[in-house]
Amino acid sequence: MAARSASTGSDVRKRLETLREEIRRHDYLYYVLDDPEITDAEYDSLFRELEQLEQAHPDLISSDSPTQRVGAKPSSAFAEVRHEQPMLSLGNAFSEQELRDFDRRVHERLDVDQVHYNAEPKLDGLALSLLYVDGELVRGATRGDGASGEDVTANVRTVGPIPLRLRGRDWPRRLEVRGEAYMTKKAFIALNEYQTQNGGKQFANPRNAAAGSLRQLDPKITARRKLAFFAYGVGLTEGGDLPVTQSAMLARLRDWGFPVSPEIEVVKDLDGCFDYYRRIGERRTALPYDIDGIVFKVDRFDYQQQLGFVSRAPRWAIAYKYPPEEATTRLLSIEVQVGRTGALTPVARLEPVQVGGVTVTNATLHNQDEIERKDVRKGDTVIVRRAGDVIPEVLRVIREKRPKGSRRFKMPQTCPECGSEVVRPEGEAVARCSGGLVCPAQRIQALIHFASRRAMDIEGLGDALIEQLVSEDLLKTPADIYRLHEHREQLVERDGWGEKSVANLLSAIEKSKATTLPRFLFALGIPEVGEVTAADLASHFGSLEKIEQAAKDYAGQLAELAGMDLKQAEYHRRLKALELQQVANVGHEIASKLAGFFHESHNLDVIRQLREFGVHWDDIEVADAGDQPLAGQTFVLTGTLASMSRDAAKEKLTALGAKVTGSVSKKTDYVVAGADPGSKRDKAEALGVAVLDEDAFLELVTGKS
Ligand SMILES: NC(=O)c1ccc[n+]([C@@H]2O[C@H](COP(=O)([O-])OP(=O)(O)OC[C@H]3O[C@@H](n4cnc5c(N)ncnc54)[C@H](O)[C@@H]3O)[C@@H](O)[C@H]2O)c1
Ligand SMILES: [Zn+2]
Repeated sequence: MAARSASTGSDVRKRLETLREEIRRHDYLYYVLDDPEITDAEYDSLFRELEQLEQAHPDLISSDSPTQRVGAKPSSAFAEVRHEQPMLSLGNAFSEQELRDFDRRVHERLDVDQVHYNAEPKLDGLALSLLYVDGELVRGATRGDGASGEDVTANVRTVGPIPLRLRGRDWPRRLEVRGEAYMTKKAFIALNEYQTQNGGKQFANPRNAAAGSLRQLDPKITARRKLAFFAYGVGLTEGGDLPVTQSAMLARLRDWGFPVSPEIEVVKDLDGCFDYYRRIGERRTALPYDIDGIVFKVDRFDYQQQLGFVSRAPRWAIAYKYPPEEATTRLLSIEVQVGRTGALTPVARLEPVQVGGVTVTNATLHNQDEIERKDVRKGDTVIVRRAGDVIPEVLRVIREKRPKGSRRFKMPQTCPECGSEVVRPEGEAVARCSGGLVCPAQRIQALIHFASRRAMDIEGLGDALIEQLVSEDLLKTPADIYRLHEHREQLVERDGWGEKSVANLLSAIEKSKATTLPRFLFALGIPEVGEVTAADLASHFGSLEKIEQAAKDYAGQLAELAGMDLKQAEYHRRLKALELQQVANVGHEIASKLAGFFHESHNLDVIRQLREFGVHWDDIEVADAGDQPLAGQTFVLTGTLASMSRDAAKEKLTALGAKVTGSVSKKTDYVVAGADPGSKRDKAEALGVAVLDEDAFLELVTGKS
């Protein structure tokens, strides 16, 4: 028995030492470097374990234990400021019971029946002490280890919401205001974006960003960082008549020109505390700044005085924490999901972890760019965030814990669902499966769209029926619709069906075979190709073959341009000159979607089958090439025309059937040279291509001679 307790004793001692070591290390990372390695919740649970162990073994408490002090020693990069009144931390409550216990202790110690609390959101920033002498800001300091902090006066002066001079008159001669400097969620995102673009380090969260910004050696940097501030109390005061409650003090601070949280309320009892906690909790994700809990403070200052404080926190206040929105876990693998519209989304499979009150096993990684920016890899230890009802996401990687030999993630080149090519148009974040007509992930969406009224208009083939027929394996691609008659018997036997309804459906399907080119094109569900674009394409090209050809050409021409090492502007000019972009309202975005769709042979197979099953339409008469005076002629425009812009000239030429391209070759028929024509004209002459001056050009397009 004696032996056993001795060994337990040494175990406890060991655990205490490990915990203290660990916590000191995390304090240093958090308070000094502003670069934490673990989430606050994990830190809190280490801290809690230490507190509980010390409570059970009070004889083992040492004065240098993290439980006996606040924060960390100030950094030597700044002058030291001794706080005339210590800046304390706050006790925590993590459960209803702990808040009840707090309230009970307060009542017992004060021996009164009613205690009002001032309820304040606990902003996640860093505490500042601001000293005003004769109404003038003379010093700003961080909390540091509570006894002394860092002199950050020059930086504090750049923080817009902090008054340099107090308003009114009735302030004490010396006044120390305390409050929280913080960064809004918006400013935080903007800062990290700025850091990415300028190769700076990413901040883990708004708190670390705010702390890192205030603890800058160059105040100009602080000034750029858009810090905000809420005052929440006073420290030292000399002279003046001061309010006797926390709530009245805050009102006074507001009169003197300090921003004070608009959410603050006085609650009458414990129930009021719970109610306030719940109400703010519901709005937590919508607030413009991060909060990690509610601070309840005994409102009357005389009560506060009676209650006093323990080693690191006052007895008259408590921080009632919300469930953490972040947690650390391991990323088991990265899978790629294909959405109903063909968008590929990388998803992280995680070791199950509790976040925001639920178990999380998956988190979105958004897209390739995001994965690259965060450099997320299989096997990484990651921090996951889940705020409110938002989909959990991987926030960042803990690099220190990366296993050896890990590899960067690459998006697959073919769709994991159907094997079609994956395309990611230039300038877009989303990679897509191009197998719109065959991809199982896109199947239901594609079929619903295909059969819809404005597309193939198949009466009776609605959303619900399509979903059922897909689940019964009767439909995979739109072509299967025209094979449904082969399954007539199976259809008749379906619940609630009969000869009549099947006959109706099959006849609607039969009827849909006679369609129009614009409808058919629209029905294919090519991304970005709506009814209007489909109609424009149809009237420009006249037939599906020509559209298909132009789309395929576009992909080839694109590759060619990409290989030419052109200047941005020239590249875009040439891009615009490509045939497909001559169609009204078709720009690069739509053109590249068309190219992707028609490049995918799976899609072409389905179109071929549809036609074999009898889907048909009449080609459209395009103003016959022969009727157009400049049909088949290729023009290049160069130099400046006095009478019209280059775009207008191009429009005139295309209206007459000409093709306008960007570069001169042997195939060019005419070069139109305005003022300062440059090398194109020389090249035309070298190749023996006819050169028209502006007059000759005008004659040609206006038909006057
Ligand atoms: N992730 C890590 O590695 C790591 C390391 C150290 C500390 N931490 C985090 O920091 C916390 C401990 O830091 P702490 O000692 O600053 O305690 P705290 O942040 O839990 O509470 C005290 C602080 O709350 C702030 N506060 C916000 N609103 C307030 C209000 N209305 N009234 C009074 N104070 C208000 C003040 O800055 C005050 O100093 C831990 O709970 C942990 O979450 C994390
Ligand atoms: Zn696919």
